[in-house]
Amino acid sequence: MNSYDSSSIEVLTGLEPVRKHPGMYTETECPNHLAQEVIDNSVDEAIAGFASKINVVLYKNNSLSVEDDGRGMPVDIHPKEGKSGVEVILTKLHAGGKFSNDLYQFSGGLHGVGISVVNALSTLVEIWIKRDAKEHHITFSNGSKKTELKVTRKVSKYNTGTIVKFKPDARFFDNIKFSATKLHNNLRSKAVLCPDLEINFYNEINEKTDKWIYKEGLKDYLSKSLDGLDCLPTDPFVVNYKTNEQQLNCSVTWTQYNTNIIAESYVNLIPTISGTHVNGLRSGLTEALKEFCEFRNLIPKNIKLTPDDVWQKISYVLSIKIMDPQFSGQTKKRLSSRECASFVANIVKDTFSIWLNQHTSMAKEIAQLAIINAQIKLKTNKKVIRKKIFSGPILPGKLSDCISTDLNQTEVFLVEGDSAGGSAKQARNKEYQAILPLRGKILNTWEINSEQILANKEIHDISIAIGLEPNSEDLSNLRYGKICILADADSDGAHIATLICTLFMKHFPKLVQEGHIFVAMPPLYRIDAGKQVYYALNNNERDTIIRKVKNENKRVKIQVQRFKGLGEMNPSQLRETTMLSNTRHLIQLTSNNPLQIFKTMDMLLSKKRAADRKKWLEENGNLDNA
Ligand SMILES: Nc1ncnc2c1ncn2[C@@H]1O[C@H](COP(=O)(O)OP(=O)(O)OP(=O)(O)O)[C@@H](O)[C@H]1O
Repeated sequence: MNSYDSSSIEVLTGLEPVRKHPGMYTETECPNHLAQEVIDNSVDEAIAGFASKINVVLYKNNSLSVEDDGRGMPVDIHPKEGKSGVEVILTKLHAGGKFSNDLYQFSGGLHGVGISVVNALSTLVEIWIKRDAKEHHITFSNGSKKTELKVTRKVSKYNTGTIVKFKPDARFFDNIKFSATKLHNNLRSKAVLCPDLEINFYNEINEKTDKWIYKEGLKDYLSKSLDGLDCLPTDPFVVNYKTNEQQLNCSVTWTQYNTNIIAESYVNLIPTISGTHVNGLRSGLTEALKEFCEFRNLIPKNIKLTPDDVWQKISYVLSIKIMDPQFSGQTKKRLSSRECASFVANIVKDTFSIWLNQHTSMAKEIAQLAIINAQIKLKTNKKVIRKKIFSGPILPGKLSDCISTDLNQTEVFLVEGDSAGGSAKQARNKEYQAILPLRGKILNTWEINSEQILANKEIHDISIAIGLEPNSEDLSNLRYGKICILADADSDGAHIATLICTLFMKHFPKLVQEGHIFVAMPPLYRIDAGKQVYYALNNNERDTIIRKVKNENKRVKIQVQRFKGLGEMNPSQLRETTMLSNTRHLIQLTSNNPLQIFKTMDMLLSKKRAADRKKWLEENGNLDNA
């Protein structure tokens, strides 16, 4: 046995700890958080009043560069370390200029870790610094210095700034590609939150350029983002508060949907989705609204307004700037500074109270919205006690369950129609594939509260079969790893698939976020060419196959069969084309750009938007080439 003494205690130095446990310092799904670290440094220069422009380029080879016109990283020799400032910054953890508030008053950076993490997890980092009338250049590779700092050219004394270009190392990330959508949204939000800062983003992959300068800030942003949706108030309620020590900017409105379509919050421009600042906003709004209602006797006797009732349909953007924010962890997803809750709550309560009393008719509508939420909650609470639907595993009668319970394997197919359900039952692999046939079009649940959808039998069955209640955050009772929607390949089938997707997007969003929902793509055509059989998903694919076959052999006899529905395929065809994992087409439902998805779905499904739908169909009707 190895002896266990002091010599077995390892001390990790330099950037080793980051390379050993990257997950402690960054998000390892994709390198976007690294991009954020570099961008945040440039933004910190802008908040401090030294930079006015940031240029970001995403290159085809998956490197990223961030350029600012700030002061430039220090290049002189560090008095204690005996190396240039930039080298210390890049190679030492906890080296930074933001520990005191002298150089940067409000800054997103505070740990002195960010760019060292980028360096530790990149195969190459190149830095250009313009400072003191010279441009300097230094490079690093896998966390170590590769080339010395040297002066490359002379520049004007006023031309200052930093360019950081890095290529993340694939070994540390599940997916090495940057998400351009996330990057885009992140950059846009920085521009929103820092009025007058110009941000340019060039994506070399799709050759698209974006440029943002917001003069008006948050209010503008929220109403533009919600453009086309019914909001209350139409012009968002806005708070702008500023002292030398802290700033609060926030913009709030309510929509008729029971999800927070826009829920963005920032601390010193860092996206910090939860924590004491958000809690403060929640309680400030609730207290003001409650007071308003009590004063006017608006609340029915048996009802008590809770923050949840006020929060349910809200959309907001909240930005605070404070000195010394305390975050939990380097990814800064949660703010833990305690004094922030009361700071935000007090300011929001006071301003919202004044607003409510100045806009009484809109204020009463907002109050009504919250009261209805409270009433629905009361009703469903009663119903749950009576029915206790999830007390036992009484699965729906028409579900043909599978044997395995291993979520890595199991799949349930929600199949349109009993006859297709019958074929699917014969075609499936009983071990891990379950079938739940659905009758016809399920209810359009877009504008229905999650608490009420279980009254519909088909939806109740789906909910029981998958083992989850609507809006569950906790997926531990999920019964299948993949939930596959299987409808005919025609437009009617597409309608049914859309309705089922709506159900999951709206009422089981966690399942979509975690990638459990799939749409199966059954073929529309079978093409027999001599003894060969091909399947085509649509007209285009059919034509390509026919062309190819004819090119190879002119005399071959070609027969094309159009499937009218899934029920028309025999079980072996259905198995081969739609259910067998190595030959089928499954499309995963994702929620990368939730606001855009939400708006499109609203246009497609909202009762009030028939006119928008007609216009869309006129413009895009030929997308359905089946
Ligand atoms: N673009 C830049 N312009 C000027 N100085 C910079 C720039 N980028 C980084 N720095 C300097 O390098 C220091 C270290 O940056 P680093 O990203 O490692 O940590 P941080 O921003 O201080 O804190 P955090 O770890 O929370 O991001 C900063 O504090 C700042 O002094």
